[in-house]
Amino acid sequence: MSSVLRIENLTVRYRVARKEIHAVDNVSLNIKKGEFVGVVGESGSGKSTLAHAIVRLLPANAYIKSGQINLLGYDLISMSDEAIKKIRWKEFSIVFQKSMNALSPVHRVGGQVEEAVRIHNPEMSKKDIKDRLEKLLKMVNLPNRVLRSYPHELSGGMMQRVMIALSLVNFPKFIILDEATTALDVVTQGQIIEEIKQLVRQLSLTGMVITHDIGVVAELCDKVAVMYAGKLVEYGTKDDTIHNPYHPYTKALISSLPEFVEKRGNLTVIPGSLPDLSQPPKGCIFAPRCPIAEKLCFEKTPQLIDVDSRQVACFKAKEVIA
Ligand SMILES: Nc1ncnc2c1ncn2[C@@H]1O[C@H](COP(=O)(O)OP(=O)(O)OP(=O)(O)O)[C@@H](O)[C@H]1O
Repeated sequence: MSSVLRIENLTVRYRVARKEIHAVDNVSLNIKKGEFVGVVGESGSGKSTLAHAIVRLLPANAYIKSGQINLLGYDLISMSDEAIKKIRWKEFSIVFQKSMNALSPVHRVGGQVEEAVRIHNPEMSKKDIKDRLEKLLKMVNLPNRVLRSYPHELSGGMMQRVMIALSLVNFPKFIILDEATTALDVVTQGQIIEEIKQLVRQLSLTGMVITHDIGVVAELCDKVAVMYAGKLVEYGTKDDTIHNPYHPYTKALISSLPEFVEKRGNLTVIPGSLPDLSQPPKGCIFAPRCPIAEKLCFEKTPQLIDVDSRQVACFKAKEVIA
């Protein structure tokens, strides 16, 4: 399978006062055509920073220190802002948790989304834009009348569906869903995930799903990338990673989730907290919280290496397996 997204040794930092936050540190990740990859990890692990770096929407105090991002053959790091603007929403899209905040409350939804489509497709007629929007709205189970509504007249689920439809209006090949269903109730979330699954199939999408919710990964993704404190610590198929984790952090993360612990009695919390990312510790970043860390782990940084059919950054991965 050909590669759609190839990230190599990506390092992203934020400048805050006199400090530098090591938000994404030396991350390499390869997503092949047709794959949907879930990026998981506790709050502050760098998931959103990674997503924003890919689509080149990092805030002003962030900078890409090093690395490569190749998406669909585009070298995203060296491209100018102007060049990126031409392909964002056409070749790739992103849907945020509160994408709907992007819409003005005083104008009808239809006019605003039509305008967004027209910017990228000046050659398209009004009728063609309307037809395309209506087709996509149907795919996310929305009636055409939402186009005549004002944003406040729509529920959170309806607005998120509008934004998903809008993100797909130019038929991009790659999509990032950044906590796109997080703020919704469980029923609506389940419906939207089902709709996204259909869209992925019908539009042959490749993508990345940033989420706190392993349940979303279980429903939507083929592979899982586990991040901890800016590092990618494990990357493998969904079944391998969720049901048979090799990295002690993945193991701890899964054991802290009620939906994946059969007997509630085994539910555990991960002791300690994320390190200070302005001064990351030497050695393995997880070592201070790791139940099986030994001297080497506090001295040397483990690289992401192939172990069986997945990648793991841990000197003791084999012991976790045993
Ligand atoms: N604009 C910013 N300025 C400074 N530091 C930031 C900024 N955005 C994020 N960070 C820091 O970068 C690190 C990674 O944050 P990021 O939001 O990427 O993690 P995350 O895994 O997406 O977390 P969450 O799940 O809570 O969204 C954290 O230490 C965070 O505090």
